[in-house]
Amino acid sequence: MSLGLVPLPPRDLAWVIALGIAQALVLGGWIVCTWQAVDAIAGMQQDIAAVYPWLAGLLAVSLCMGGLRALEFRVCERIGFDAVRRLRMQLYRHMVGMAPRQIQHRSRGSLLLRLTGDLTMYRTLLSRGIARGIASAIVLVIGLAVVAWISGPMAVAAILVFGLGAAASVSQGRLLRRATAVVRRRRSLLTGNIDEQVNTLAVVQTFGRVGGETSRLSHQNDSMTKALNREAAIRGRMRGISAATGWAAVMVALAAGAYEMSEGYLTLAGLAAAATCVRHLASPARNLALVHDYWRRADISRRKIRDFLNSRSRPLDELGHMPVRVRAGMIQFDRVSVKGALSGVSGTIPGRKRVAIVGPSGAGKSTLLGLVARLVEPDQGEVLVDGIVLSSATLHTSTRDIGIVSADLPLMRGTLRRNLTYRHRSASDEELASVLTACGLDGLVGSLPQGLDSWLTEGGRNLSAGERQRVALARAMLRFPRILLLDEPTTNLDRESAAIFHAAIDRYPGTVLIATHDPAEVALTDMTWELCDGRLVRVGPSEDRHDPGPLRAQDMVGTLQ
Ligand SMILES: Nc1ncnc2c1ncn2[C@@H]1O[C@H](COP(=O)(O)OP(=O)(O)OP(=O)(O)O)[C@@H](O)[C@H]1O
Repeated sequence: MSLGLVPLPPRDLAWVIALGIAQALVLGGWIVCTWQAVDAIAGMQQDIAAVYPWLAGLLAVSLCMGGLRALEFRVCERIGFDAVRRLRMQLYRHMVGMAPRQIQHRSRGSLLLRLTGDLTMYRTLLSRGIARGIASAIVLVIGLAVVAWISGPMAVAAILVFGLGAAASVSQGRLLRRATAVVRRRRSLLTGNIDEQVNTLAVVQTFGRVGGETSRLSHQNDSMTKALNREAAIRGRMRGISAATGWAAVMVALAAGAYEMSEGYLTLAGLAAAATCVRHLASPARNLALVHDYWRRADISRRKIRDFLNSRSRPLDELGHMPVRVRAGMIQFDRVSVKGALSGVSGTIPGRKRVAIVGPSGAGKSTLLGLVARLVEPDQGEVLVDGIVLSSATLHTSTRDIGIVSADLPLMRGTLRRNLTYRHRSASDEELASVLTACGLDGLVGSLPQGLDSWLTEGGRNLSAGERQRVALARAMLRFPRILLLDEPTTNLDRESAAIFHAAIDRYPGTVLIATHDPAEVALTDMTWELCDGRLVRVGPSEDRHDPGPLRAQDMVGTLQ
């Protein structure tokens, strides 16, 4: 059975059905005990002791019903948790396959909502709506059949009232859907704003916008509360309708039963048994009415989750896609276009060459590097590495031999070692030491009290900009990938650190692409590609190229695998 986004395992479905049947059986026991107890009370002059066993039976049935309700709650909640656990991983796998630039187009608030609030909403629908609804429907159908067996008119009266209650509840559905949509929008705005404030607190403070931002957040907060209250009012109304329905059903059934009694078709015991049964059915009837409430509230969440899962994403290891092992490191661009950034770029970068990518701001330099690292997917054309079309390569392997440094790739929360070895978890201390030296990081690591085990906060914000940049360079250069992509790598470096880094690049044994505005970096390269307005306008030898001399083993510890 499908629950809209994930299938309900047959075992769980069997559990829910069994719980529904068990509750219906216990309800049957209640009817029998009530019937007999009332009969015994009616004839009490003869023997009062005859009442007690039935009262004891009612007590036992009540305890069983309590136990079954507790079990039902636990099982239904577990079903929701399990389904959402699977769905969360599905969403996550989809997200990690998306091109980072594609993610940047989405608001952070709505993205976070998808993985948190939307899933909670969907879980509630599964647990309290669908799973509990199935059990309740079974109890309701069997219970009403028993009432009909005792007294047809009482069953018809109860069905009528329950039906009217359900219709009234459904009539609120459209309002609830609209109110829920408003709550979602407001929540997404608020979450996105808070997330942005956390990340840009320095901007807010230094630009003197604390007051303005506070009043913006306060306004969003108030709007959110207003929307929540509006939604709560409608949900309250729906709950009121279902509570009133439960009581009204008993009253109307009693009236029908009383009429039947007056006609001599029903005994007092039968009336009492059927009336208390109808009373018991109020709870499953209410649960069924709430399915609609949960369904409506989760409607948008389900649609948004489905849309997200249907959006473009690259499977991490798709069958039929080939792995890429970079050898010479030759890169070809075949009529590559990226909307708003590049237009029909074609050209070949031979393996083991250093190429400067130059051009004015916004010319498409970072996008070109992003294509090779698969941070961006081409809208048209293909990028090939050593003859393999990247879009038909598994994502996992196509980036293994490609190192990149870019402002779009921040450091992560964790130790310095974790950051440096993020790609190569098994890197040895020697490999680490060689890359630290190449990036001028020996001094920094030596000065930190815990060395490589020092803790970095999100984005490495507890380091200076230059230190961060050097750690990012070392992270990209660990084990010297055959293709190294550098997007303005020395922007934040002092002259000395830049010189150390330039020396490492000068003798780098793989293909290097440097997007740069710095003539000193252009001078390190063999060729220059010049971009302008997303077009490749010039390819030629780099000016002022100097000869770095032969590569000595001690210059570069660690070899290409
Ligand atoms: N994350 C993004 N999402 C959408 N479009 C983007 C994104 N980043 C860049 N662009 C678009 O692509 C165009 C090229 O940007 P790109 O960053 O590649 O230029 P660049 O040459 O590296 O510029 P700079 O020298 O300023 O870094 C920009 O004009 C911009 O409109």
